[in-house]
Amino acid sequence: MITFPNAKINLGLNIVEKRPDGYHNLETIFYPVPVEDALEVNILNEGNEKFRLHQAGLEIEGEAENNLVVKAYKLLDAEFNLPPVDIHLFKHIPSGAGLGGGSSDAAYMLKLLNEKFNLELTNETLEEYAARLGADCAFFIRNTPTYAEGIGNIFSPISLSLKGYQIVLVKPDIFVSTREAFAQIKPHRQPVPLKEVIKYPMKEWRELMVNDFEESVFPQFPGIKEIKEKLYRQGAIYAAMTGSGSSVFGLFKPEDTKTAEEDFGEKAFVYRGVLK
Ligand SMILES: C[C@](O)(CO)[C@H](O)COP(=O)(O)OP(=O)(O)OC[C@H]1O[C@@H](n2ccc(N)nc2=O)[C@H](O)[C@@H]1O
Ligand SMILES: Nc1ncnc2c1ncn2[C@@H]1O[C@H](COP(=O)(O)OP(=O)(O)OP(=O)(O)O)[C@@H](O)[C@H]1O
Repeated sequence: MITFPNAKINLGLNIVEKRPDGYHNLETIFYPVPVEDALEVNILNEGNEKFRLHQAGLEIEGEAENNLVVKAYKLLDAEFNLPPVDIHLFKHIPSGAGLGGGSSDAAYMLKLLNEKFNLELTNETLEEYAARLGADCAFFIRNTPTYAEGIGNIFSPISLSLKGYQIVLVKPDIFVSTREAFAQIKPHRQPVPLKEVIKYPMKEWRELMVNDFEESVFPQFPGIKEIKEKLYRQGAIYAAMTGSGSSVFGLFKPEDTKTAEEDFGEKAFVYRGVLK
């Protein structure tokens, strides 16, 4: 069975307070983006291992045991004693990019195992498992535009469709540590809450919709800020960093034909697509 875990962007990201457990409460809107990994799982009929992981495409740091798809398998295996599996993961979504690629792989692994082995878990239960694997993992279970609070795991649906808008996504060759980015933030509430901002026309978002990480990440990595400025010069209606970086996205009108012109350098990962 094969599935295609997609990436996300954050439309606005406000870090509102630090919690006693060291994590931060935030407010954000997750929107799915059609940049995809491929994840295939078959029953493993040879050897004694419970799983084998074969990776291709972009490299992922760390041991196979720490791969989030393996953690997702182990979580369900502990409960349901699953058959041994042969896992193939093709990485296309850059890691450490604010695109949630690892979280998406984990959530799609849970969904795939649920279907393949007829576990009959509801979306609510799958979201509970996903939340144990990463802060924003649970979003990818339903994978629809979502307003998120808490540590990024308390959801309410929003009626927002950007269907047909073009997206240019640029990930420079810069690594931003999520943990360090959070450590540099002074939590506060924005004057206009994100839930209100989203109701304004997209051209107003430039003034009102904020990713709080930009304030600390841009001075440290001016190259990331330059990408945002380039996207605006190119005609983006709205551009911002996603997550804690280092990717930046620009949203362009469906009819705009000039989005392919700017050069973001040889080492950058650039994706141009259309939102669903
Ligand atoms: C910034 C976002 O990308 C927004 O979508 C996510 O909240 C980050 O989610 P993530 O990469 O899955 O983060 P995790 O791997 O769970 O956490 C990495 C580190 O970020 C910090 N962290 C994360 C999420 C959160 N709400 N508060 C935090 O303070 C913690 O120090 C944690 O150890
Ligand atoms: N399947 C996986 N794909 C990518 N990274 C993985 C995976 N499994 C474990 N990881 C680890 O998780 C880390 C973060 O990966 P991920 O792609 O979720 O980061 P991100 O783009 O910063 O996402 P976020 O928006 O959640 O901050 C990587 O540095 C990697 O070591």
